[in-house]
Amino acid sequence: MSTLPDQATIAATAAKILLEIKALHFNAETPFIFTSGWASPVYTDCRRIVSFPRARKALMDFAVATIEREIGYEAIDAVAGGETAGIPFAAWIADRLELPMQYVRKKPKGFGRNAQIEGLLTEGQRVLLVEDLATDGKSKENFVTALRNGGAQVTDTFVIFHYGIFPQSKVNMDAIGVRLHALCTWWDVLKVARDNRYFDENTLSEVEKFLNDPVGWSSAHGGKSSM
Ligand SMILES: O=P(O)(O)OC[C@H]1O[C@H](OP(=O)(O)OP(=O)(O)O)[C@H](O)[C@@H]1O
Ligand SMILES: O=C(O)c1cc(=O)[nH]c(=O)[nH]1
Repeated sequence: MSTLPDQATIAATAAKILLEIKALHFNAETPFIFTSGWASPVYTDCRRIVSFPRARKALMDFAVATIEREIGYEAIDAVAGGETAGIPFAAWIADRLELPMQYVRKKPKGFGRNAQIEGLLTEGQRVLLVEDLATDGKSKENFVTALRNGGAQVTDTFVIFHYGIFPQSKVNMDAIGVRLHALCTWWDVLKVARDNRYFDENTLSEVEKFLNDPVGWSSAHGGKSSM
């Protein structure tokens, strides 16, 4: 019998932890603008996790359980972190899985070795890309391409948080032939926040409007309006 916590428990607990450490921000008045151009009333700051050792330990234990369940025990040879926010999580996961680690720059350094991948990457290595989060997943393409150009086989990427609302994220992942694995989504957060009355109902309803129609909400609030 498996000793791994089931995925529903992981999702609810991870959402609760992220709320508790205030990694989840809500602001419908002044929307956040994402790297990809979407406007949003919510923002997830996974970078805060590094400063909370107990939260960090629980989330990294969940990460390993998810990776072992969804990808396998002997299916990965190395773990690569995406610059910037992915790097600390890749380090902790590589340590737990007793695997080598690399990190991938957003672009080549520009001088010296001009490296985009730091650390040792060997030809044919099966590399898991680790990142903090995915919105529509578009920025994963750059990291995956760099790893593949360096000789890696990349079939999976793990993130702590997946927005879980942009239909394009599946399309983007399929286009680069990568499966996305995550601990929780905004839907898990909404449920936990409502059940535990973390925020007033007005805030939660506005968030729900965005979750149900992120493209329409973005377009009406000064962000990108199409994929
Ligand atoms: O759904 P996606 O298109 O993959 O986008 C999400 C990525 O964008 C942000 O990184 P960003 O490059 O802004 O910052 P960082 O240097 O802090 O990682 C965020 O931290 C995610 O890693
Ligand atoms: O896409 C982004 O830029 C982004 C969204 C988000 O919720 N959190 C973050 O750190 N970046």
